[in-house]
Amino acid sequence: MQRPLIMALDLDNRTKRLALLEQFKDEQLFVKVGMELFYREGRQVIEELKGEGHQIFLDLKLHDIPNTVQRSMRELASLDIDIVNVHAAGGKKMMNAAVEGLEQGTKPGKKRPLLIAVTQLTSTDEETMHNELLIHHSLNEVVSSYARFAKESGVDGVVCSAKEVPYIHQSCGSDFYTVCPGIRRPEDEVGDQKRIVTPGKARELGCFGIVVGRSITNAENPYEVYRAMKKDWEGVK
Ligand SMILES: O=C(O)c1cc(=O)[nH]c(=O)n1[C@@H]1O[C@H](COP(=O)(O)O)[C@@H](O)[C@H]1O
Repeated sequence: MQRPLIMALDLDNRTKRLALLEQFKDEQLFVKVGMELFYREGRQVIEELKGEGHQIFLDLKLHDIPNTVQRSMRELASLDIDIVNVHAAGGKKMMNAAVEGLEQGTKPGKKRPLLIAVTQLTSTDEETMHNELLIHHSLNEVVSSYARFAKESGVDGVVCSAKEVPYIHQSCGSDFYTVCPGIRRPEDEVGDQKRIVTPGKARELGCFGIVVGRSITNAENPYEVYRAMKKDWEGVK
């Protein structure tokens, strides 16, 4: 898998999704289907996007008891998806159950989807983590420890801010996947994100992949912004 720029299709209706993708006609994209889209369109949207040749990160952030996560992952594995995720906060047993579910649900001869674990949401800053989640370590420590727990559970990588990638490489090695949302150019609206980084800086920090939503999808010309961010991500002048 090449180091992808994953476009988050966080759009509130099918017409908008089709209109957006229409602008990317000949591009083979890596798209992210989140809760908003999956809850509305279900399995069909995955089949449609695959049919159009796109790679898919299904972002449902499972976080439940191990048995439920295992059985749910078994179901999700029957979809033609490339990446799926859980919350690392569910613990090692839950993450391991997720891996088992995916393995059980992957059809013979098919590749099991990669599983990545969300460490701390990029909309959380250290102050919120201390005061509202009552986790009293540094953000870098929490993220790199959760990444290590994920690796020990058989998970393939993590979702984190690009800022934490060097710490994760230290705790888990540089071949452990790091997928990084919270990507913004200096001119972009930050919105609810707290730990933000530009695409170029994310590359320098060693992220495996980046996730970009509103900077592209809310732009007047999404394709132009996508191309510009991709160039920055790939270090093309
Ligand atoms: O798992 C994710 O994809 C995710 C984890 C995280 O910590 N932060 C985060 O923003 N995301 C997702 O990444 C996307 C970021 O969107 P924008 O902030 O619009 O670029 C959204 O679809 C989020 O659901």
